[in-house]
Amino acid sequence: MPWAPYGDHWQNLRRISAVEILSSTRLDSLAHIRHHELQSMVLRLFRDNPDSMTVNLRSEFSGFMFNVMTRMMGGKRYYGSGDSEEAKRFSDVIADTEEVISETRILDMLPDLRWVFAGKFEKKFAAVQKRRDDFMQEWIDEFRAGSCLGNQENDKTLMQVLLSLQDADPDYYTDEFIKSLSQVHRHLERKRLNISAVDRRCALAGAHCLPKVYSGHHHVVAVLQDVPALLHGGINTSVETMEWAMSLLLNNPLVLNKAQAEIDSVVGYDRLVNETDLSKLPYLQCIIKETLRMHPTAPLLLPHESSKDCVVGGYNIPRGTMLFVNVWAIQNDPNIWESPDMFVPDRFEGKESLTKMKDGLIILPFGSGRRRCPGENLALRIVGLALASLIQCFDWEHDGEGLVDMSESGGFTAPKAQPLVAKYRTRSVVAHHLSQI
Ligand code: HEM
Repeated sequence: MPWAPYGDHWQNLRRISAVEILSSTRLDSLAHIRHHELQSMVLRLFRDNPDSMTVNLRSEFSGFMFNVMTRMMGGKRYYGSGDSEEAKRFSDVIADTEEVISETRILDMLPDLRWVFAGKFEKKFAAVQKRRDDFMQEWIDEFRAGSCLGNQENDKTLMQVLLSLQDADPDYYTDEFIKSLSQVHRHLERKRLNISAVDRRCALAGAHCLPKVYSGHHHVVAVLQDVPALLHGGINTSVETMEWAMSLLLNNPLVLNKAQAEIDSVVGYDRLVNETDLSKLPYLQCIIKETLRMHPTAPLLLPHESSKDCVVGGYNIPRGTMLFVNVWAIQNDPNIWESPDMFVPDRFEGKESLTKMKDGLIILPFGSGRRRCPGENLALRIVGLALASLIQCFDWEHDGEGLVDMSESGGFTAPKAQPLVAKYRTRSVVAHHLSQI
């Protein structure tokens, strides 16, 4: 089969990631990885903690999330398994890629600067891309040599699934195709935004929504558009959400106590919470929704492009215009939300999923439509499991005077400016169970 055009290629990658790695069936079959990683984090905190300790939760969440993703994708566990050279190379490549992504987005926001910096930036981008490429090729070669973990049929990592597809159709599922699933792509096609959906959101939100849809004309030359693929899409967004949620809980101990009481009554003290418990923890779900409302980790989503001329809230938008949807402003709009700057998980009580919100409330931290985040299901499982486990096993408080500093740092995503450092103490009611694991 000839190489597909880029648009089809990306659609196909998206379909494969949706079906093969992010579908509910696949996520269920890989639940043991998430459970194992979570248990490792909890036990590490427990064993390090004879009485009361402080912990940098950002680095705990990052290590946990990296291991979950690299194990699900490639059967690799880098964090907590000694400081291997491979782990260091991996984390350097990821960090450099993050930097390049941020720079691309700054250039997207300030298009005139592209003409000044495009050449220099392109070189840097190509160098990082090459390092990522080499790294992924090593993964593929290792799998071919059969030296990676996880060979059960029902326990297949994404890499194994892709290599099986390659066996069946080697001309289409080339190594390049496989590597691109976990790569950052450079391409000249903007995401096609379903304008009628934006129109509908604007209509729902009323005229005040308009300044929340920004536009900037699309310059084809020198536009470096990246798409965060699985590793990038998944790790930082989830880590930032966990960190915001724990910070909000430390600043709101009554909410934290209520969540702990819910977990105690559903799970008890003789086992650790697991993913199947999450649907029975509605208050925890409200906490996650309220966190994503106040701190969506992609506050402007990803850049989209109008596929035809259209009118959004009375503004003429020509075909090919880059559009940003300011989700943060929509989700924190005082015309829609009562006291939007207050952390009130109870406002979501009785409201089901994020997609089924009614009453004129608009919340879309995972985007909307065809290009909605394909990792939402995984993210909600991971964030829910991590928060529930930490709340079940430990008592938490802020390490320092007053409230946790909630300032955001700059950039395209909106992480906390300062990593969250918290004090914790193992709960006596679960200590016995933890000591038996
Ligand atoms: C709390 C965690 C997460 C949040 C808040 C989040 C949010 C988002 C948002 C807002 C978008 C852009 C949607 C748009 O522009 O319409 C997106 C895209 C994406 N996300 Fe997530 N995400 C999260 C976790 C994950 C996870 C765990 C994965 C995968 C393992 C993932 C994979 C992706 C991918 C591949 C895209 C690009 C989709 C496309 O371009 O078609 N995300 N995410």
